[in-house]
Amino acid sequence: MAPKVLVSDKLSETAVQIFRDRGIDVDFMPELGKDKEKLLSIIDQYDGLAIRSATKATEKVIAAATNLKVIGRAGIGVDNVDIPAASKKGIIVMNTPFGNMITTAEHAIAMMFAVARQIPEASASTHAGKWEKSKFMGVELTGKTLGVIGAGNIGGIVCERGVGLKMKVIAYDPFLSEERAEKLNVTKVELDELFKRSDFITLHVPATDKTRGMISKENIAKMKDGVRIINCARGGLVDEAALADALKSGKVAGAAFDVFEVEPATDSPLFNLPNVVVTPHLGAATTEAQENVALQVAEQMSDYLLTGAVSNALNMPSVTAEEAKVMGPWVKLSEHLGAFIGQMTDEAMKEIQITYNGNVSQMNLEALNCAAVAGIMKATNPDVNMVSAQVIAKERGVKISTTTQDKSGVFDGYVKLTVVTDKRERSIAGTVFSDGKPRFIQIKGINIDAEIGEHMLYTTNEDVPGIIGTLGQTMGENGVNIANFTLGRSSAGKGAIALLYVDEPVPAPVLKKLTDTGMFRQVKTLHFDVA
Ligand SMILES: NC(=O)C1=CN([C@@H]2O[C@H](COP(=O)(O)OP(=O)(O)OC[C@H]3O[C@@H](n4cnc5c(N)ncnc54)[C@H](O)[C@@H]3O)[C@@H](O)[C@H]2O)C=CC1
Ligand SMILES: O=C(O)CCC(=O)C(=O)O
Repeated sequence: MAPKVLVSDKLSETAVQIFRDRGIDVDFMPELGKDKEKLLSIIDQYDGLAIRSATKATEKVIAAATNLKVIGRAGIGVDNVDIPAASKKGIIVMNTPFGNMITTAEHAIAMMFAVARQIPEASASTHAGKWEKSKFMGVELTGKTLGVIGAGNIGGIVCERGVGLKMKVIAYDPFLSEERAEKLNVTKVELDELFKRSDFITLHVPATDKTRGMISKENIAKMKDGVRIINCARGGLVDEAALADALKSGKVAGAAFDVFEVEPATDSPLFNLPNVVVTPHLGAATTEAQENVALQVAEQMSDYLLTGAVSNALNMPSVTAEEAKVMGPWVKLSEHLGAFIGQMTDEAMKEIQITYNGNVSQMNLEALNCAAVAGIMKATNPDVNMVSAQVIAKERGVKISTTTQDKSGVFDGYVKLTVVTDKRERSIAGTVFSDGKPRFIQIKGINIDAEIGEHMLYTTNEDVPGIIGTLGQTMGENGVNIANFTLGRSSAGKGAIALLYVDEPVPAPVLKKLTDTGMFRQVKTLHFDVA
């Protein structure tokens, strides 16, 4: 059955067409962004949800979304999506980080011009037939200092445009390297220095615990008299009441805001103050940007739903379609290794160690980690997937560590998974043969070569005669067909293991018969998702 996607915000029709062209069933219901109850009542029908900012993908919506696999945000900010709730439920959240960045940077520049020359008020006055030529005295941008807070994708473009306007551009961003600052032609400064030196301050940071309220009463006091402030990033970065006071006192000469603490903003302390330019979150509102983000989100969501390729996900490493093809067998192997460990381990895990040896260590290890941990966690929670596994493991206090090694031994590459509990360490290693089939090659340090089947039987015993006969005879007498039989031992007369690939699960009475022989230390049926 074709995957089904709901578009619940005003996305360009391009998105709908792309979903259809890719063979995805799509319902275009932009009114649902404002109708929470309706969204809640139908969301369980969909594999994908495509949104802009009106739809709020809250914990409640996510809990009701029993089939949802991906939420695609046609835009950048994902503050309308409960990412931890989505991750825990195994839902990928992706955005389109580049599709509207130029448009938004241009809006910030337009807002800077508008506030420098009081264009909206002058326009309204002229429309009213007043011709107030002397009222609207502006300031030049050339030679002024532009302080950019947050020099990421949008802030970086604003820096370049500012330099192009012959402004002196300074930037504060803890993650801005000296090299990037040099490339952008800007001076990297600390925040207080930016406050002290800037004639215009423009914000381009996400809303986080660190950035919320960063333009506070105290910080406004550190700014140059007559500064102008532009916010086209997120509401809540600026204390609107404090800014309104500073505008009234003349400390701040003007402000231009596209985003507000509460949206849709029907009221704000900034409304109706002179020389405050406001727009209703229009940063991304150009034909070009809306085409870009609609196209990107539809392609990304289709790729994921149809091929498993992941791009621009906020809660999962990216995997290209090409990588998904090459890595497919290794992802499966990692899942199987995890499934073995998960099914064998009854006690609380403290640590998961993953070693990548040889050629596999060059692959996208984040994706393989997700698969291995998902394999482990599925043993106790079948709903876990590659997105949610690490979140759930970490929530349970399990430490995850990875090591890469150069090729050693006979295999071109292998993955080894070790789990540490209070009682013991348990490990298994596997590889992918040239036929693309994953194999187990070592359990508990004992070398084997085991094909992996849906149903398997694992036994441990002392290396004594009669084990193979007992296993074969018991299976035969009880009508369990053996597809493959693998044995291994640490050394003659010491610990030994057997892995049987059987055509159906070994029934409990048969397991009991084996245990009752007293020949086995451990008898365990295993299941692997080989589909
Ligand atoms: N008005 C609108 O319609 C739109 C608004 N946005 C918003 O614009 C903002 C910027 O977006 P992008 O440039 O795409 O994001 P980005 O992730 O490329 O850049 C954000 C930058 O902020 C920096 N940063 C993070 N914490 C910081 C802190 N405490 N102090 C200083 N810098 C800090 C990061 O290091 C990063 O370089 C976001 O809030 C986004 O939601 C994006 C698109 C449209
Ligand atoms: O979709 C929109 O209009 C808002 C864009 C935005 O804020 C974003 O992409 O972060």
